[in-house]
Amino acid sequence: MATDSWALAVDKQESTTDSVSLFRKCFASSLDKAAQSLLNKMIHTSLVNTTNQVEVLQRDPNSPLYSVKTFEELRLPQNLIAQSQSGTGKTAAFALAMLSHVDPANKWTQCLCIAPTYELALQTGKVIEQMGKFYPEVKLAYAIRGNKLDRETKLQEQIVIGTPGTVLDWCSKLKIIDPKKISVFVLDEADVMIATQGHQDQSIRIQRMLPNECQMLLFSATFEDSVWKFAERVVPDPNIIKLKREEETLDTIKQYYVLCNDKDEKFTALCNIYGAITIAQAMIFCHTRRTAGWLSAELTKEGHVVALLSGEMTVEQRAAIIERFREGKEKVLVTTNVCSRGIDVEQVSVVINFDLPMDKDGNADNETYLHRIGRTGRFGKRGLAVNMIDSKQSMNILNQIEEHFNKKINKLDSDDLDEIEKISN
Ligand SMILES: Nc1ncnc2c1ncn2[C@@H]1O[C@H](COP(=O)(O)OP(=O)(O)OP(=O)(O)O)[C@@H](O)[C@H]1O
Repeated sequence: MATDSWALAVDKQESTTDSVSLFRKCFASSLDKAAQSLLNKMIHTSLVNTTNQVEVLQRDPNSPLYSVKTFEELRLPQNLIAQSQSGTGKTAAFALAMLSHVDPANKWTQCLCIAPTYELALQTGKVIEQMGKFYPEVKLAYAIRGNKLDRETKLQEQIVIGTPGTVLDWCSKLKIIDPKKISVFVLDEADVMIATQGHQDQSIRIQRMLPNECQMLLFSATFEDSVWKFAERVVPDPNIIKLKREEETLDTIKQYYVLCNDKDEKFTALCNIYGAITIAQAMIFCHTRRTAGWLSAELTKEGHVVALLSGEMTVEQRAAIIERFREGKEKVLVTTNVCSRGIDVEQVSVVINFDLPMDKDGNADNETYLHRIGRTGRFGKRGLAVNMIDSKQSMNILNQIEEHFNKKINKLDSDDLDEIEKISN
């Protein structure tokens, strides 16, 4: 629509249907400017205030977003790349977007959502089911390993959540989903879905099968710069919600480090922390399966009820372990990076980086760090993150992380039980 006709349409609409403008018009004649301004402020106090400043950027400076007056004019069915801190409710945002989009009368898949792991796909599916329970005509299917369907079965579920490999199979090899009928495509943990070292191949192959007008929604708490640029290239004309670097970390998560000499000292420090504070549930991240195995055995010897989760387990085993942890059957989860993203367990009050996250070149993996510590401090809760430093290299990584997020991480004396107790208050 040309700008003129769009503006005209807005004016026309304002004069007829917009209740706020109607309200203003009724009073304008009898109020002076100061009173009108006060009135405007009062009208706007009902909007939710956010403490986080988000930059809403747009590709097209003529976009109606600059001066829209109604939700319709926002043209919400537009592509979106959105960043928001861990635990702030991205899942609910895209679950609602899908639920409000589908036409339940149409018995075919209309919304497709892909997540990087089996566990996350399950968790997200549960959220969609929960939010959709008052909309029972809308059905959901899980495109995950183990969910076997016959070739050419035509799926009737309007929403499909899955992992990229199975979704790709269902769309191409098995032809269970007709990709040409998809009108909303969601990528959860979008950065890892489109990064070269992530699931890029499969995600792009799925995207290529979708119709051009299909809406794309990308969500994550982190987007490395290069991935962000790539996202802007593959998503046509996106609306962008981007956090400033210093806003990426949540202030509700307190971050510390402890200095140790070796693995055994790290273990002692960990036990001291456990002895000094009440920990509802904790997640402990290790670099290798071997360390994770060793640590869980040592913690068990100390009397802790520990779950161990690492990459060599079958996906079903992993999902079962997370479910038990979510139910509180085990209080400590020792894991590798397989569990760093998205897993939402409200009771996790402490995250320990027994080993700091690093990339294959030995540099800080800032994105993984943020996702790991984000397993605590969910939706406004307080959380504690403790980093174990036992070498020059791990100190270096910590410094890189501090620099990257422009956030100081304070030292904690793990022998000083009083001090540890204080930080948990
Ligand atoms: N409006 C809301 N009111 C209360 N709780 C909410 C609301 N929205 C989401 N939550 C809860 O907040 C928690 C975190 O939400 P969610 O898992 O969607 O976060 P996220 O932004 O996807 O995090 P991550 O980046 O770690 O994946 C969930 O337990 C969810 O139920």
